[in-house]
Amino acid sequence: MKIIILFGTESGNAELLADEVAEAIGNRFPVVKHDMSETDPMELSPGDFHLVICSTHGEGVLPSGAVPFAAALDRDPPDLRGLRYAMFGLGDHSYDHYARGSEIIDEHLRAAGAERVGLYGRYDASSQDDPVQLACEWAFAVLNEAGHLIGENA
Ligand SMILES: Cc1cc2nc3c(=O)[nH]c(=O)nc-3n(C[C@H](O)[C@H](O)[C@H](O)COP(=O)(O)O)c2cc1C
Repeated sequence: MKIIILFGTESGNAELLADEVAEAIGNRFPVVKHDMSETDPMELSPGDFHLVICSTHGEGVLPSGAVPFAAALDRDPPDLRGLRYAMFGLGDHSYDHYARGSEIIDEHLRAAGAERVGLYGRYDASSQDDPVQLACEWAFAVLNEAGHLIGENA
C-alpha cells in the first residue's frame, strides 16, 4: 500500500508541509505526493492510504488549488468506499472560519464514502507553533495508529 500525500494550496504552505512530511516518512513507507489541482477524484484508490493537507482562503473557503478537485467530487462523486485518509488543515484563528477549507474537503470525501481515520491535525498560522513539526508529528501519529491497515514497507 502506498501513502499518497494529497495537498490543496493557495500560496504554497500546504505543499511545503507535504514535502516535509514526505521526506520524514519516506524511509518507512512508499510515498507519492499529489497536488489536488492536478488530481481527478476518480483516480483515488482505496488501495492507497491518503494523508490530506489543505489550507483555507478567502472567508473560510477552499484554496484555489483545491477548488476543481472539490467541484469534481461534487459534480460526479466516485465511489470512495474503502478509501481511508487522515486530514490536516492549515488556517489562522484570527479568521472567522478556522481551517474550514480542510473541513470542506473532508465533507466531500466522506460524502463519497471515504473514511477519515486518526487525528484531525491543524496548524494555526497565528500561533507560535512550528508547522513542519506539527505536520510531521501528525503524520507519524496517524500512521502509527493506522499501521495495521497499511503495513510498513508495503
Ligand atoms: C487572504 C487570506 C485569507 C485567509 N482566510 C482564512 C480563513 O478564512 N480561515 C482560516 O483559518 N485561515 C485563513 N487564512 C490563513 C491560511 O489558511 C494560512 O495562511 C495557510 O498557511 C495558507 O496556506 P497555503 O499557502 O497552503 O494556501 C487566510 C490567509 C489569507 C492570506
